[in-house]
Amino acid sequence: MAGEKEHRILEFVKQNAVSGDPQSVVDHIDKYCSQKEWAMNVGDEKGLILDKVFKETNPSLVLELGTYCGYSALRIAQLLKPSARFFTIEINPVNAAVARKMIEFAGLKDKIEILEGSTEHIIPRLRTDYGVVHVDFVFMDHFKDRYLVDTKLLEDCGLLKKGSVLLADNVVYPGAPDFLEYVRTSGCYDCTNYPAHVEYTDQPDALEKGCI
Ligand SMILES: O=c1[nH]cnc2c(O)cc(-c3ccc(F)cc3)c(-c3ccc(F)cc3)c12
Ligand SMILES: [Mg+2]
Repeated sequence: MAGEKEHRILEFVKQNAVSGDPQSVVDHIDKYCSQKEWAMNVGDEKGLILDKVFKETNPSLVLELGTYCGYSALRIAQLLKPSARFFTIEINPVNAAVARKMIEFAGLKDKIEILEGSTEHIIPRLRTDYGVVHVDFVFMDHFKDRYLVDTKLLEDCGLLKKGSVLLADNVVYPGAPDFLEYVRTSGCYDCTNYPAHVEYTDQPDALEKGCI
């Protein structure tokens, strides 16, 4: 049944992590998913790269595509400046429900707005429904075949501006070749590749940063 593993991750966190301590929640998700059941959190190795790139950007408006259980949302929310706004989009209602409970347990529910639905439906409504003018930092970690189309959707909606940063997970494995080709050759992005591994494995992977 979809969502069983995600509920087991949440239960392990609730039984073992410190309520109100986001790092404890992040650490316990990593512990469970590296020792008990693999799951597609960005993980500790790539998470440190996410933290580094995020801190260099210091964004006011943050968008995540693909919440899953809330792991990367917690890493990001810990680094948000007080005035920043953070939206994360999740298409799977079971994942969104687990993420809400995970984030509430960590004590960060006031920092993170989970938008349940498709990026295709929500991105064009960010300005009208949520008052978003520009996005400073986008973490892409959803369906790999949506990376390019959602990048172009963000561009077409006028949500990206000079200084906006895209950071994409899994550009090596499972891979997002059309997205990589576009950001590296369009002339609009200054790209950096961060080699790493698929979370909790020794399978090569990477993050790609594209700065406008
Ligand atoms: O889908 C993903 N979204 C966001 N991040 C992901 C990630 O970090 C890793 C993987 C992943 C899964 C299995 C594997 F052997 C290697 C990598 C996936 C993924 C890919 C295809 C799938 F069919 C289901 C999961 C995702
Ligand atoms: Mg990923």
